[in-house]
Amino acid sequence: MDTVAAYRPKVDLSELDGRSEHEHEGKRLAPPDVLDNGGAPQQQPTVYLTETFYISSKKNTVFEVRLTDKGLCLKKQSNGSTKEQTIPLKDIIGCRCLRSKRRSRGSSSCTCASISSSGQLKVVEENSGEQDETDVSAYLYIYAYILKRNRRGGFRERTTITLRFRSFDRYEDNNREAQKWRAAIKHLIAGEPVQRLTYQPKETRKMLVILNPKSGSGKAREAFQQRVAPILAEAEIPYDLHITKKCNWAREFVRVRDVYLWRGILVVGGDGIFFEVLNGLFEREDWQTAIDELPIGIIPCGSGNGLAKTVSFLYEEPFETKPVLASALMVVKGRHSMLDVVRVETRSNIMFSFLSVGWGLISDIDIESERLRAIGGQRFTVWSVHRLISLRTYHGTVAYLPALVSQSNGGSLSAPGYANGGGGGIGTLKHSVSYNTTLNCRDCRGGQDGTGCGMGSCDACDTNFSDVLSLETGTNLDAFRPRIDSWYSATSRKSTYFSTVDSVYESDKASNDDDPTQTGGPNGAPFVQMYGPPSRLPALTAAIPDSWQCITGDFVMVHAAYQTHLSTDCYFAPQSRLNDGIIWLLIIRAGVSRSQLLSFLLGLSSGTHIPMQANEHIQMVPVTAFRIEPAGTTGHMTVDGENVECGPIQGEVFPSLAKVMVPK
Ligand SMILES: Nc1ncnc2c1ncn2[C@@H]1O[C@H](COP(=O)(O)OP(=O)(O)OP(=O)(O)O)[C@@H](O)[C@H]1O
Repeated sequence: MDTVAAYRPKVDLSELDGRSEHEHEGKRLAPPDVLDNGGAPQQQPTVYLTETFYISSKKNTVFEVRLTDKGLCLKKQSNGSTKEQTIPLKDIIGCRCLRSKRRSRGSSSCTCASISSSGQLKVVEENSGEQDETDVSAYLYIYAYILKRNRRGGFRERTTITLRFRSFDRYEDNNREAQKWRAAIKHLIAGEPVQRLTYQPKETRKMLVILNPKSGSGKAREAFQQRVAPILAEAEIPYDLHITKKCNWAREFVRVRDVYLWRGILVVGGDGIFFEVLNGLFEREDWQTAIDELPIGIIPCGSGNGLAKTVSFLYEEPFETKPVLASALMVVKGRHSMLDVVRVETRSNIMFSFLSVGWGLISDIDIESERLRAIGGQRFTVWSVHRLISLRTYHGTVAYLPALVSQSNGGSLSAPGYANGGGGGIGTLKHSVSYNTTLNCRDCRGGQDGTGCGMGSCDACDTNFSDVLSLETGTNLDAFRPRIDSWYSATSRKSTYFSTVDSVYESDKASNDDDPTQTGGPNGAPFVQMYGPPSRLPALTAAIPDSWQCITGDFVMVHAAYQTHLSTDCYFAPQSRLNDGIIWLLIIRAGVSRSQLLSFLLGLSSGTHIPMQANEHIQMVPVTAFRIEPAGTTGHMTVDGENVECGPIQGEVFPSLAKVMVPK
């Protein structure tokens, strides 16, 4: 028989109760505000909650679990030895409380399961199914992606920590304890003060997800469904998913919709679809409000993925092995960075660019290798070799306004400030198809169709307990059977996730009302005006100002970049930062030898492409504005990797104009 009273937590949780005693491992602790005020010696972490948990299968093992401002500290005491590990707050993305449900035959509500004290299979889920009145425990699931460093940079491992609260003999009391922990964890990972007993998110709007099914090798839908949706669910970020139907669909969508219904825009695809969304926002009369209120995130499913790689590189997030996971974890943090945007003008167009403007070699490779799209990112390498053999040069004029780079901060500069235009109202479309991602139980992503849970003992799931760390309060006599010896060795699960993609996609296809391109200008043609900040440069047709540097001659390429990476493998502008106000202008003039070009191309992946010695043929210049005037119309010009007309083009940087989602 459980002697619950004997196993009541030995630690008073009164910092959240409003009571005064604070105890940890038999010692009195100062309340958090005293610790905050520097009263604690040696920078002790602030302890918000602490509790003792037992492992049913190991009689002599006890865990002291502490929630501090550093993270979740697990101190394992077993047979006289002590082992301690802290899961950093920055690695925790969410948590939720669940209650045990009895599993009935033929039930479609299978979610995640554990073995109870009586040895029966019990299913833990949030919303559906018959409640198991015999189990009064409350379960807290904590989802963490722990950073493991290795020689190649590192990777993140998924870990679920399950805390089972069972000190009290009523579920409501146990749940109250679990909810305290949940609230405290949620506040801490949101960077908010831990004050309340319950957690209400400040942001209740959904995320707008725009997915390009044609990006890269065409696997964006699967990537989102299998690797992004589960993470959004763990972080409890609801979303509306919209699948693009054709080129420019995303651009028009964000131009005409009431985008303020959403907390931000998450683009699933390549840099091209990010470009569409950014430019769609600048086509709104209220562009300034929209660009200010809506951070844009990217899940890299394209073939280049320059922006996603840049963000992960600058924030030192492991990217190479699992780029989709890395970026998904970045967007759930709810943080953003300001992003420089370059206003680009051609003879017939104005656009806003976040990545690069190119003319010549690299643009030729980018566009001409499109025919090899099926082989993914390899297409760039293959075509580089081809173009090196058949080298072309182009005649024209390149002019630029040099930037004043400050040495003290590694590259920021004093850039001109620009006045921004006004806001205003916008029209909305009538029809929207959207799905909420609310899950019955995050651990069973197949919960809706009964296909699996991922909690190891679920029949429908092929994962095992090595994925989780499960701890419980109260007695340690029961047969709750986690494999505790594999503490933090969690790996990605193979659970089948429920899909909203098909239904949304089908609904979109079925409804013309949902196609923003169906509305617009006369005769069905969309009438589009580009807003955004006005240019401060002379007109494209006007003479180049005397204060600019000007070169006329033959060029192999000219490429202006404002991200570190133009693609995953192209570390183009190592000194660049997201919001430094600098355009890095690379100029390669005719006369460069093939061996110099070869070492330039080979050095692109490591950022060693710019010769150490001054070179008359290859130079990289920090600028705030540039103009390229090709003499002819042959060759390719690109803006953010997309082909534009080959002709005069100029760009100017607007520092910190937009917002991009980042991990911290
Ligand atoms: N449903 C669609 N069908 C066809 N093309 C589309 C569709 N949706 C978007 N597009 C276009 O596909 C182009 C490429 O998309 P995206 O940038 O996502 O992938 P990518 O080109 O493979 O990646 P990257 O730009 O990183 O190289 C975009 O310019 C966009 O206009």
